[in-house]
Amino acid sequence: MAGTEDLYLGFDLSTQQLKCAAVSSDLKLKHEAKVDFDADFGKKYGIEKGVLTNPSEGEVFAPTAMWLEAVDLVLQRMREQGLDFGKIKGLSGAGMQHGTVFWSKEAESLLSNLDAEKTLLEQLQTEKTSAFAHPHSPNWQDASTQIQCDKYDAILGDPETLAKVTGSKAHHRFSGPQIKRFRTKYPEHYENVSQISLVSSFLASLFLGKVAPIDISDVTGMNLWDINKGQWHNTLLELAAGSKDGAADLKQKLGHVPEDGGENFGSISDYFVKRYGFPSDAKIIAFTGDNPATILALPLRSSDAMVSLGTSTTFLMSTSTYKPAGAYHFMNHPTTAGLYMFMLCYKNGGLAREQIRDQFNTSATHPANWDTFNDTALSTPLVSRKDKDDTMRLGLYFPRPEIVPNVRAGQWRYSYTPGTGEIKAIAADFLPDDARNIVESQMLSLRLRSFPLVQAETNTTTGVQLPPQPRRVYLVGGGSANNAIAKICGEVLGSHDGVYKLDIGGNACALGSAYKAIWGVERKQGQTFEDLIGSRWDEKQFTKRVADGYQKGTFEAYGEAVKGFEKMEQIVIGEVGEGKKQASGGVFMASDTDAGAAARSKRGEFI
Ligand SMILES: Nc1ncnc2c1ncn2[C@@H]1O[C@H](COP(=O)(O)OP(=O)(O)O)[C@@H](O)[C@H]1O
Ligand SMILES: O=C(CO)[C@@H](O)[C@H](O)COP(=O)(O)O
Repeated sequence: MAGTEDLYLGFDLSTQQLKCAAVSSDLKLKHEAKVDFDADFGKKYGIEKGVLTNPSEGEVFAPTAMWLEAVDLVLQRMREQGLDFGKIKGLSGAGMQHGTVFWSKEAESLLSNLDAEKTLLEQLQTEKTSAFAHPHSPNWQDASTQIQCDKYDAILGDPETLAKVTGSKAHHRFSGPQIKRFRTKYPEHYENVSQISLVSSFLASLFLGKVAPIDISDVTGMNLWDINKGQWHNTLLELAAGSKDGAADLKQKLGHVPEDGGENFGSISDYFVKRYGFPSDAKIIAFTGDNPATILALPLRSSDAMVSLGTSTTFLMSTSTYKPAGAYHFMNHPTTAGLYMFMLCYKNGGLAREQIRDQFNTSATHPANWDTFNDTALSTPLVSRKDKDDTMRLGLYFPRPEIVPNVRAGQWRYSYTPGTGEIKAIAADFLPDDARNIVESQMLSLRLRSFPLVQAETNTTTGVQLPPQPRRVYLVGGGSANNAIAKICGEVLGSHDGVYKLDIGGNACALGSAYKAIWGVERKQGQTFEDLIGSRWDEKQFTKRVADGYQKGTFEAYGEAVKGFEKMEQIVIGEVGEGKKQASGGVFMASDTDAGAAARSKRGEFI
């Protein structure tokens, strides 16, 4: 291990915040700070929940200038926390996935000549000059590219083939469809693009002082990379670029992707040395996507699952099995060749839960209080069934168009009778039961879709054979602070060893990034991430058991609910799914009688 004084920085540029964590070589968290986009810059940039929206076209995007300001501000806050920048040996980071940043022809020269007396914003985006060919980065919540997605799904024959080749079928937020739309909507801006970064490589570029390569894991969230061959896919590039010549040009703009997730891109830019006191040889290790970085926050076993309760809800596993399909994603593992990250991603995670929470909070003084939501969720019986002969109350809660399943915004409630399989639409009005039902709905969807990846296990203490489920579920992200959600998660998903959270679960992604930096700088020839981090990992100290997992009877009852849930989804998909009316994604269903939601929709707050 390197000197105990050595420190590593990890960043997490996600939807609503930029977070930073400083970690020692022995994996201990020393300092952390964050910039909250709404609280710090909401008025200046007009953003809400970190983004801007154009509901008429289903667009969601974020101003890149705001992220520049956030970088200087988070470093200033780390200094206020007592961080001695002189001890930093290396940095890595993560960006929300799929979003692109379009650099202008001036970018390289501006990035490499930064004056430490001025801020990044004062130099990279001014009235006179800009490092960006376009001021916004399309956000992963965008739903404007159905037409482009249809072309992507068709180009290799069918969506399944696209999934086999790239790890995913076409998705609205993926960079290929996004670049295709951007090129035709803003031809003049596209003309001025010199290079294209993902959010992760954009952040790395600032620290490096030149445009950094795209990362080997994050590149598999673009619908442009042949995951089996490990190279850009010419036909998919051509579809985005519009012609063969355009494809060659686009390939150049996207650049070379190094195979090694621990690649050292070089030393930190002089700007940060002079302005903050970083050592001039502090190393920049490849930055990756926020979900890939999250699975690096612990030595995850193939039988474990992580559930990230951020703005999005994601379900993550590390696996050597490559089984792509339309509903989920396979991505290259961020550090280890031959492994993949399995991911389910939901747009309607944290914000959808907040929308239900807000129905309980009439007091203007405590708008963000979860107490009533939690108490109600825990006192409501499973799927609102007081008696075993009652029907189950199931719902879908989508303030924004959803990814899985691909349906437009809306809310639906159904009653399901397990014995007969009968399913009936019921009033979609808000009831206090929704506190429990929304969490159940999100977890039932995870259970339904993660089934192919989980194994039947034998309980090591009792020797009893258990139905397929994860060994452990680790909760991370902002929502991991909520023990009521953790409890329901364990009841629905199981996990025979229980539900855990990381000691700093809300900051797991930045932590995983910092661990990646440690591995990139300190690894011996051929030493894997799992080996290095595993040898320093202290499971007891770094994790905490927060809820029971598998409970006989409860898990089986939710097994019945999964069947009803699947039927409900099929009905809703038949009515409004697979892109139907996605372009006008801001419209709530007529059956959405929730007055608050309808009012928000009118104000264009959700699309
Ligand atoms: N106590 C809590 N209970 C439930 N959800 C919470 C709680 N605290 C924070 N959250 C949720 O966490 C979300 C932010 O999570 P975070 O992982 O920081 O977001 P991101 O990385 O997407 O910017 C918020 O939208 C909020 O709904
Ligand atoms: O689109 C995805 C993953 O495919 C999202 O998970 C984004 O990566 C944003 O994550 P958070 O801001 O919720 O962490």
